[in-house]
Amino acid sequence: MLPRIVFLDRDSLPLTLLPLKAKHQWQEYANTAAADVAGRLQNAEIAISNKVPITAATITACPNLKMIAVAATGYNQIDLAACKARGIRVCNIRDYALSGVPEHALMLMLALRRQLLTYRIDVLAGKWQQAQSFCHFSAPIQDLAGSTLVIVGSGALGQAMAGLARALGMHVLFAERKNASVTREGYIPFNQALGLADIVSLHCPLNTETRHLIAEAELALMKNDAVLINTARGGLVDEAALLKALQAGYIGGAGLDVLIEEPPRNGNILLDIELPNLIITPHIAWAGRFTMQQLADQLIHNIDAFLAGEPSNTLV
Ligand SMILES: NC(=O)c1ccc[n+]([C@@H]2O[C@H](COP(=O)([O-])OP(=O)(O)OC[C@H]3O[C@@H](n4cnc5c(N)ncnc54)[C@H](O)[C@@H]3O)[C@@H](O)[C@H]2O)c1
Ligand SMILES: O=C(O)[C@H](O)CO
Repeated sequence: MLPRIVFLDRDSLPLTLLPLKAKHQWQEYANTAAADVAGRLQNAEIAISNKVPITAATITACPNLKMIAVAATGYNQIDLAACKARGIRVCNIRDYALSGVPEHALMLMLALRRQLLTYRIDVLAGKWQQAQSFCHFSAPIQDLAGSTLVIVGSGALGQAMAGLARALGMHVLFAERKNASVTREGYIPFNQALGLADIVSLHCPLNTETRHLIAEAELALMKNDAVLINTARGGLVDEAALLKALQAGYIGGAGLDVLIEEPPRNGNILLDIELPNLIITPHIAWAGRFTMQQLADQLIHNIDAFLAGEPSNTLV
Protein backbone atom coordinates (compact mmCIF):
# COMPACT_ATOMS: atom_id res chain seq x y z
CA MET A 1 0.00 0.00 0.00
CA LEU A 2 1.28 3.46 -0.86
CA PRO A 3 1.58 5.84 2.11
CA ARG A 4 -1.52 7.96 2.43
CA ILE A 5 -0.89 11.66 3.05
CA VAL A 6 -3.69 13.99 4.16
CA PHE A 7 -3.29 17.78 4.09
CA LEU A 8 -5.90 19.15 6.51
CA ASP A 9 -5.71 22.86 5.62
CA ARG A 10 -4.38 23.18 2.07
CA ASP A 11 -5.88 26.67 1.64
CA SER A 12 -3.44 27.98 4.26
CA LEU A 13 -0.63 27.52 1.72
CA PRO A 14 -1.79 29.23 -1.50
CA LEU A 15 1.00 28.16 -3.85
CA THR A 16 2.25 25.19 -5.86
CA LEU A 17 3.97 22.41 -3.96
CA LEU A 18 6.97 20.55 -5.35
CA PRO A 19 6.30 16.88 -6.22
CA LEU A 20 7.25 14.33 -3.56
CA LYS A 21 10.00 11.88 -4.55
CA ALA A 22 8.29 8.76 -3.18
CA LYS A 23 5.09 7.25 -4.58
CA HIS A 24 2.13 8.05 -2.35
CA GLN A 25 -1.62 8.72 -2.17
CA TRP A 26 -2.50 12.38 -1.62
CA GLN A 27 -5.71 13.82 -0.27
CA GLU A 28 -6.16 17.49 0.53
CA TYR A 29 -8.92 19.53 2.16
CA ALA A 30 -9.25 23.30 1.95
CA ASN A 31 -9.70 23.38 5.71
CA THR A 32 -10.85 20.96 8.40
CA ALA A 33 -13.16 21.63 11.34
CA ALA A 34 -12.14 20.16 14.69
CA ALA A 35 -14.99 17.63 14.55
CA ASP A 36 -13.76 16.24 11.20
CA VAL A 37 -10.04 15.80 11.93
CA ALA A 38 -10.13 12.22 13.26
CA GLY A 39 -12.40 11.06 10.44
CA ARG A 40 -10.19 12.55 7.76
CA LEU A 41 -7.02 11.09 9.30
CA GLN A 42 -8.58 7.68 9.88
CA ASN A 43 -6.48 5.88 7.23
CA ALA A 44 -3.65 8.42 6.96
CA GLU A 45 -0.02 7.64 7.70
CA ILE A 46 1.07 11.25 7.30
CA ALA A 47 -0.95 14.30 8.33
CA ILE A 48 -0.08 17.82 7.20
CA SER A 49 -1.39 20.66 9.34
CA ASN A 50 -0.59 24.34 9.35
CA LYS A 51 -3.05 25.40 12.04
CA VAL A 52 -5.59 22.54 12.42
CA PRO A 53 -5.28 21.15 15.99
CA ILE A 54 -4.30 17.49 16.33
CA THR A 55 -5.29 16.43 19.83
CA ALA A 56 -4.61 13.40 22.02
CA ALA A 57 -8.11 12.12 21.19
CA THR A 58 -7.33 12.31 17.46
CA ILE A 59 -4.06 10.45 18.00
CA THR A 60 -5.94 7.68 19.81
CA ALA A 61 -8.57 7.54 17.06
CA CYS A 62 -6.02 7.30 14.21
CA PRO A 63 -4.02 4.08 14.58
CA ASN A 64 -2.25 4.37 11.22
CA LEU A 65 -0.73 7.79 11.82
CA LYS A 66 3.09 7.73 11.74
CA MET A 67 4.06 11.32 11.01
CA ILE A 68 2.69 14.84 11.40
CA ALA A 69 4.27 17.38 9.08
CA VAL A 70 3.58 20.79 10.59
CA ALA A 71 3.43 23.35 7.77
CA ALA A 72 4.70 26.09 10.09
CA THR A 73 7.35 26.84 12.69
CA GLY A 74 4.80 27.10 15.51
CA TYR A 75 3.50 23.69 16.63
CA ASN A 76 1.31 24.71 19.58
CA GLN A 77 -1.72 23.13 17.86
CA ILE A 78 -0.22 19.62 18.08
CA ASP A 79 -0.30 17.49 21.24
CA LEU A 80 3.39 16.56 21.24
CA ALA A 81 3.19 14.45 24.40
CA ALA A 82 0.48 12.24 22.86
CA CYS A 83 2.54 11.92 19.65
CA LYS A 84 5.64 10.98 21.61
CA ALA A 85 3.75 8.37 23.61
CA ARG A 86 2.51 6.76 20.35
CA GLY A 87 5.89 7.08 18.57
CA ILE A 88 4.50 9.49 15.96
CA ARG A 89 7.13 11.72 14.40
CA VAL A 90 6.35 15.45 14.36
CA CYS A 91 8.42 17.73 12.11
CA ASN A 92 8.15 21.48 11.67
CA ILE A 93 9.51 24.20 9.39
CA ARG A 94 12.57 26.14 10.53
CA ASP A 95 14.43 29.33 9.61
CA TYR A 96 12.21 30.15 6.61
CA ALA A 97 10.92 33.56 7.72
CA LEU A 98 14.16 35.17 8.83
CA SER A 99 13.47 38.23 6.65
CA GLY A 100 9.66 38.25 6.56
CA VAL A 101 8.80 38.15 10.26
CA PRO A 102 11.42 40.71 11.40
CA GLU A 103 10.43 42.99 8.51
CA HIS A 104 6.79 42.77 9.56
CA ALA A 105 7.67 43.46 13.19
CA LEU A 106 9.81 46.39 12.07
CA MET A 107 6.92 47.79 10.02
CA LEU A 108 4.70 47.70 13.12
CA MET A 109 7.43 49.32 15.26
CA LEU A 110 7.96 52.14 12.75
CA ALA A 111 4.24 52.75 12.30
CA LEU A 112 3.63 52.94 16.04
CA ARG A 113 6.71 54.90 17.10
CA ARG A 114 6.28 57.41 14.24
CA GLN A 115 2.48 57.61 14.78
CA LEU A 116 1.68 56.68 11.19
CA LEU A 117 -2.04 56.12 11.77
CA THR A 118 -2.58 59.34 13.76
CA TYR A 119 -0.94 61.46 11.05
CA ARG A 120 -2.76 59.69 8.24
CA ILE A 121 -6.08 60.24 10.01
CA ASP A 122 -5.20 63.93 10.57
CA VAL A 123 -4.24 64.50 6.92
CA LEU A 124 -7.41 62.81 5.66
CA ALA A 125 -9.43 64.98 8.08
CA GLY A 126 -7.89 68.16 6.63
CA LYS A 127 -5.91 69.10 9.74
CA TRP A 128 -2.69 69.83 7.80
CA GLN A 129 -4.50 72.38 5.65
CA GLN A 130 -5.47 74.28 8.79
CA ALA A 131 -1.97 74.20 10.37
CA GLN A 132 -0.24 77.51 11.20
CA SER A 133 3.19 76.18 10.17
CA PHE A 134 4.48 74.09 7.24
CA CYS A 135 3.98 70.95 9.27
CA HIS A 136 1.28 69.70 11.58
CA PHE A 137 2.04 68.20 14.99
CA SER A 138 -0.46 66.20 17.00
CA ALA A 139 1.37 63.19 18.43
CA PRO A 140 4.95 62.73 19.68
CA ILE A 141 7.23 61.00 17.15
CA GLN A 142 10.01 58.66 18.30
CA ASP A 143 12.92 57.54 16.11
CA LEU A 144 13.83 53.86 16.23
CA ALA A 145 17.55 54.72 16.19
CA GLY A 146 18.72 55.04 19.77
CA SER A 147 15.66 53.30 21.21
CA THR A 148 15.84 50.12 23.31
CA LEU A 149 14.35 46.97 21.85
CA VAL A 150 13.72 44.09 24.23
CA ILE A 151 13.39 40.73 22.49
CA VAL A 152 11.68 37.77 24.17
CA GLY A 153 12.88 34.53 22.54
CA SER A 154 16.41 34.34 21.23
CA GLY A 155 15.90 31.66 18.57
CA ALA A 156 15.99 32.07 14.80
CA LEU A 157 13.53 34.96 14.58
CA GLY A 158 14.65 36.71 17.77
CA GLN A 159 18.24 36.75 16.47
CA ALA A 160 17.16 37.91 13.01
CA MET A 161 15.08 40.68 14.62
CA ALA A 162 18.13 41.72 16.64
CA GLY A 163 20.26 41.95 13.49
CA LEU A 164 17.76 44.18 11.71
CA ALA A 165 17.30 46.39 14.78
CA ARG A 166 21.04 46.83 15.32
CA ALA A 167 21.44 47.85 11.67
CA LEU A 168 18.97 50.67 12.39
CA GLY A 169 20.93 51.84 15.42
CA MET A 170 18.64 50.34 18.04
CA HIS A 171 19.95 49.11 21.36
CA VAL A 172 19.00 45.42 21.62
CA LEU A 173 18.45 43.50 24.87
CA PHE A 174 17.36 39.87 25.23
CA ALA A 175 14.98 39.13 28.11
CA GLU A 176 15.73 36.13 30.30
CA ARG A 177 12.83 33.68 30.71
CA LYS A 178 10.12 34.93 33.04
CA ASN A 179 10.60 33.65 36.62
CA ALA A 180 14.04 32.19 35.82
CA SER A 181 16.13 31.73 38.97
CA VAL A 182 19.39 32.58 37.21
CA THR A 183 20.09 35.07 34.46
CA ARG A 184 22.25 33.80 31.63
CA GLU A 185 25.11 35.89 30.31
CA GLY A 186 23.82 38.14 27.55
CA TYR A 187 20.29 38.31 28.99
CA ILE A 188 18.49 40.77 31.30
CA PRO A 189 16.02 39.57 33.97
CA PHE A 190 12.53 39.51 32.44
CA ASN A 191 10.84 42.16 34.61
CA GLN A 192 13.84 44.48 34.50
CA ALA A 193 14.00 44.20 30.71
CA LEU A 194 10.33 45.19 30.38
CA GLY A 195 11.02 48.34 32.36
CA LEU A 196 13.95 49.30 30.11
CA ALA A 197 12.14 48.73 26.83
CA ASP A 198 10.93 51.33 24.36
CA ILE A 199 9.74 48.37 22.30
CA VAL A 200 9.09 44.77 23.38
CA SER A 201 9.00 42.21 20.56
CA LEU A 202 7.84 38.63 21.22
CA HIS A 203 9.56 35.76 19.37
CA CYS A 204 9.02 32.71 21.58
CA PRO A 205 6.72 29.71 21.14
CA LEU A 206 3.30 29.39 22.76
CA ASN A 207 3.21 26.65 25.40
CA THR A 208 2.02 26.18 28.98
CA GLU A 209 4.96 28.23 30.25
CA THR A 210 4.42 31.18 27.90
CA ARG A 211 0.61 31.48 27.81
CA HIS A 212 -0.26 35.02 28.99
CA LEU A 213 3.45 35.81 29.31
CA ILE A 214 2.41 39.44 28.96
CA ALA A 215 -0.51 40.18 31.28
CA GLU A 216 -1.56 43.04 33.56
CA ALA A 217 1.53 42.92 35.80
CA GLU A 218 3.96 42.87 32.87
CA LEU A 219 2.17 45.68 31.01
CA ALA A 220 2.36 47.75 34.21
CA LEU A 221 6.16 47.38 34.19
CA MET A 222 6.46 48.89 30.70
CA LYS A 223 7.05 52.61 30.11
CA ASN A 224 3.96 54.65 29.27
CA ASP A 225 5.21 55.28 25.74
CA ALA A 226 6.63 51.79 25.08
CA VAL A 227 5.06 49.61 22.40
CA LEU A 228 4.40 45.87 22.37
CA ILE A 229 4.90 43.89 19.16
CA ASN A 230 3.59 40.33 18.88
CA THR A 231 4.29 38.39 15.69
CA ALA A 232 4.63 35.06 17.54
CA ARG A 233 1.33 33.67 18.88
CA GLY A 234 -1.78 35.43 20.21
CA GLY A 235 -1.90 33.38 23.40
CA LEU A 236 1.32 34.98 24.65
CA VAL A 237 -0.65 38.13 25.49
CA ASP A 238 -3.63 38.52 27.82
CA GLU A 239 -5.88 40.42 25.41
CA ALA A 240 -8.20 41.83 28.10
CA ALA A 241 -5.21 43.21 30.01
CA LEU A 242 -3.76 44.69 26.82
CA LEU A 243 -7.04 46.41 25.97
CA LYS A 244 -7.16 47.90 29.47
CA ALA A 245 -3.52 49.07 29.26
CA LEU A 246 -4.11 50.74 25.88
CA GLN A 247 -7.30 52.46 27.01
CA ALA A 248 -5.71 53.66 30.26
CA GLY A 249 -2.52 54.79 28.49
CA TYR A 250 -0.29 52.48 30.53
CA ILE A 251 1.63 51.65 27.34
CA GLY A 252 2.18 53.60 24.13
CA GLY A 253 0.75 51.13 21.64
CA ALA A 254 0.60 47.60 20.32
CA GLY A 255 1.25 45.94 16.98
CA LEU A 256 -0.18 42.44 16.68
CA ASP A 257 0.01 39.96 13.81
CA VAL A 258 -1.62 37.24 15.88
CA LEU A 259 -4.70 36.86 18.09
CA ILE A 260 -5.78 34.15 20.51
CA GLU A 261 -8.52 32.90 18.16
CA GLU A 262 -7.70 32.82 14.41
CA PRO A 263 -9.59 33.62 12.37
CA PRO A 264 -11.46 35.62 15.03
CA ARG A 265 -14.85 34.27 14.00
CA ASN A 266 -16.32 34.91 17.42
CA GLY A 267 -15.06 38.48 17.46
CA ASN A 268 -12.25 39.85 19.57
CA ILE A 269 -12.26 42.67 22.09
CA LEU A 270 -9.23 44.22 20.38
CA LEU A 271 -11.08 44.33 17.05
CA ASP A 272 -14.03 46.11 18.62
CA ILE A 273 -12.12 49.31 19.28
CA GLU A 274 -10.47 51.78 16.93
CA LEU A 275 -7.29 53.26 18.37
CA PRO A 276 -4.52 54.90 16.31
CA ASN A 277 -1.93 53.18 18.51
CA LEU A 278 -3.24 49.65 17.97
CA ILE A 279 -2.42 47.94 14.68
CA ILE A 280 -3.64 44.42 13.98
CA THR A 281 -2.67 42.43 10.89
CA PRO A 282 -4.22 39.03 10.02
CA HIS A 283 -1.30 36.64 10.71
CA ILE A 284 0.60 37.56 7.55
CA ALA A 285 4.16 38.19 8.74
CA TRP A 286 5.19 34.90 7.08
CA ALA A 287 3.18 35.46 3.91
CA GLY A 288 5.72 37.14 1.63
CA ARG A 289 5.88 35.13 -1.59
CA PHE A 290 9.51 34.06 -1.24
CA THR A 291 9.12 33.28 2.46
CA MET A 292 6.02 31.17 1.90
CA GLN A 293 7.71 29.26 -0.94
CA GLN A 294 10.63 28.44 1.39
CA LEU A 295 8.12 27.01 3.87
CA ALA A 296 6.39 24.95 1.15
CA ASP A 297 9.67 23.54 -0.16
CA GLN A 298 10.80 22.60 3.35
CA LEU A 299 7.46 20.91 4.01
CA ILE A 300 7.95 18.61 1.02
CA HIS A 301 11.56 18.01 2.03
CA ASN A 302 10.47 16.99 5.55
CA ILE A 303 7.97 14.44 4.18
CA ASP A 304 10.50 13.10 1.65
CA ALA A 305 13.08 12.76 4.42
CA PHE A 306 10.62 10.89 6.66
CA LEU A 307 9.61 8.51 3.85
CA ALA A 308 13.31 7.89 3.13
CA GLY A 309 13.83 6.89 6.77
CA GLU A 310 15.88 9.99 7.67
CA PRO A 311 13.41 12.39 9.31
CA SER A 312 14.46 16.03 9.50
CA ASN A 313 13.39 18.92 11.77
CA THR A 314 11.92 16.48 14.27
CA LEU A 315 10.24 17.77 17.44
CA VAL A 316 9.49 14.27 18.75
N1 LIG B 1 3.49 35.53 12.52
C1 LIG B 1 4.10 34.66 11.73
O1 LIG B 1 3.85 34.67 10.53
C2 LIG B 1 5.11 33.68 12.28
C3 LIG B 1 6.00 33.06 11.40
C4 LIG B 1 6.95 32.17 11.91
C5 LIG B 1 6.99 31.91 13.27
N2 LIG B 1 6.10 32.52 14.09
C6 LIG B 1 6.16 32.28 15.56
O2 LIG B 1 7.45 32.67 16.01
C7 LIG B 1 7.89 31.75 17.00
C8 LIG B 1 9.41 31.76 17.05
O3 LIG B 1 9.94 31.25 15.84
P1 LIG B 1 11.50 30.88 15.72
O4 LIG B 1 11.73 30.44 14.32
O5 LIG B 1 12.32 31.97 16.27
O6 LIG B 1 11.56 29.63 16.70
P2 LIG B 1 12.87 29.07 17.43
O7 LIG B 1 12.50 27.72 17.93
O8 LIG B 1 14.06 29.21 16.56
O9 LIG B 1 13.08 30.07 18.65
C9 LIG B 1 12.21 30.15 19.74
C10 LIG B 1 13.03 30.63 20.92
O10 LIG B 1 12.15 30.87 22.01
C11 LIG B 1 12.82 30.41 23.18
N3 LIG B 1 11.87 30.19 24.25
C12 LIG B 1 11.15 29.07 24.53
N4 LIG B 1 10.43 29.27 25.63
C13 LIG B 1 10.69 30.52 26.05
C14 LIG B 1 10.25 31.29 27.16
N5 LIG B 1 9.42 30.77 28.07
N6 LIG B 1 10.71 32.56 27.30
C15 LIG B 1 11.57 33.06 26.39
N7 LIG B 1 12.04 32.37 25.34
C16 LIG B 1 11.59 31.12 25.18
C17 LIG B 1 13.55 29.15 22.73
O11 LIG B 1 14.58 28.81 23.65
C18 LIG B 1 14.08 29.61 21.39
O12 LIG B 1 15.33 30.24 21.55
C19 LIG B 1 7.28 30.42 16.57
O13 LIG B 1 7.10 29.56 17.67
C20 LIG B 1 5.97 30.83 15.95
O14 LIG B 1 4.96 30.73 16.93
C21 LIG B 1 5.17 33.40 13.64
O1 LIG C 1 4.48 29.42 12.68
C1 LIG C 1 4.53 29.80 11.52
O2 LIG C 1 5.42 29.41 10.73
C2 LIG C 1 3.52 30.81 11.01
O3 LIG C 1 2.54 31.04 11.96
C3 LIG C 1 2.89 30.44 9.70
O4 LIG C 1 2.09 29.32 9.81
